[in-house]
Amino acid sequence: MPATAPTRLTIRRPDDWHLHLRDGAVLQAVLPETARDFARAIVMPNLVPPVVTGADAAAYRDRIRAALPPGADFTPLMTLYLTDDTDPEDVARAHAAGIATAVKLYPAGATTNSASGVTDIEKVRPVLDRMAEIGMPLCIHGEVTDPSVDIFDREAVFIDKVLKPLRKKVPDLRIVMEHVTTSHAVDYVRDTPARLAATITTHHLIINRNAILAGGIRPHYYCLPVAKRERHRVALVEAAVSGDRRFFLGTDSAPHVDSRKLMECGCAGIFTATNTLSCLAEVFEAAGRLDDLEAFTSLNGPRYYGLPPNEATVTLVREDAPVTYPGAIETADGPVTVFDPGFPLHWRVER
Ligand SMILES: NC(=O)N[C@@H](CC(=O)O)C(=O)O
Ligand SMILES: [Zn+2]
Ligand SMILES: [Zn+2]
Repeated sequence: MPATAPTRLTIRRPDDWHLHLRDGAVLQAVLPETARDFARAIVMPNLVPPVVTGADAAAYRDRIRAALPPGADFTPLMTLYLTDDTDPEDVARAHAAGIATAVKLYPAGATTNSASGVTDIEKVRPVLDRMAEIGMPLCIHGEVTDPSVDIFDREAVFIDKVLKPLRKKVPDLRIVMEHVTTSHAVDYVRDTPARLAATITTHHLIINRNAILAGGIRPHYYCLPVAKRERHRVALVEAAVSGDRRFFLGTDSAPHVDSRKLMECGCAGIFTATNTLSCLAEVFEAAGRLDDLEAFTSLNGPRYYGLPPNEATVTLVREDAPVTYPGAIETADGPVTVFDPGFPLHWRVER
């Protein structure tokens, strides 16, 4: 480190634009990990059964509020799980009432708890048209589910086969491509003039596919979309640090208890809520772009969602001794392993 390198960084309090909080015992245990560092989060609806209606979202929001630690400054922004049977008027009512911020599209079978997802875009066309009318964003898990498509190609194929046609059919629809993992997605978002944005996770800025497979199989690095080649990771870092308003943080922190990860057919999902800000500061510092961290974590997301940025701030402090954090969060259902970036973290969030 050169002597002039910054050792303190104060930014507006971040938001997480893609988060899994689950329910019950896991919600209780993981919520404080996010509420500590984030003011708001777009909460994913893929519970079992999923959060489909406005009434489901209001009830889930109330369970999240009830699980918050006393004095926490955290607002859950709810999403509705789009199904073939979703009622456009229910969606519009939930949006107008401030209960639902966005709708989530999971292609049926694409990822964890997506069995009730959309089987054919045409079936949900009336919902999408209504959303375009009222300016409600659609968050998309952008992978095709066709078993004949290689898992490493599923995002790129989704862009060509589903997203491009969808944007032609409903050009006014605001779309967030969630957890982008490829240079194809980055280029597609960059080349699109309006209404399209993308979230990028913490872990996809840090790991490539070698982390999952080289030297032994590492289930804690398995998530969907699966991490890709190094050149894709580099493209994601370039997008994140660029300051481009269309890219913002969605951690996709996705807790699964270890017993569900370390099994013959382990779940997809990486839990990063605990150390995300330290990880991100490290990534932005390594890119020589610490000054652009705030845009990625705290400015670009609210701008896209039409919300004011947070007034409160957080300060990150760089220390010589590595920051310590728990290796796992204990829940009543068992431990949830915390993401290991594979290098020591030196940026601590000042409390
Ligand atoms: N990202 C994941 O690997 N898993 C998420 C689902 C998702 O976001 O696709 C989960 O709910 O566990
Ligand atoms: Zn997803
Ligand atoms: Zn997710």
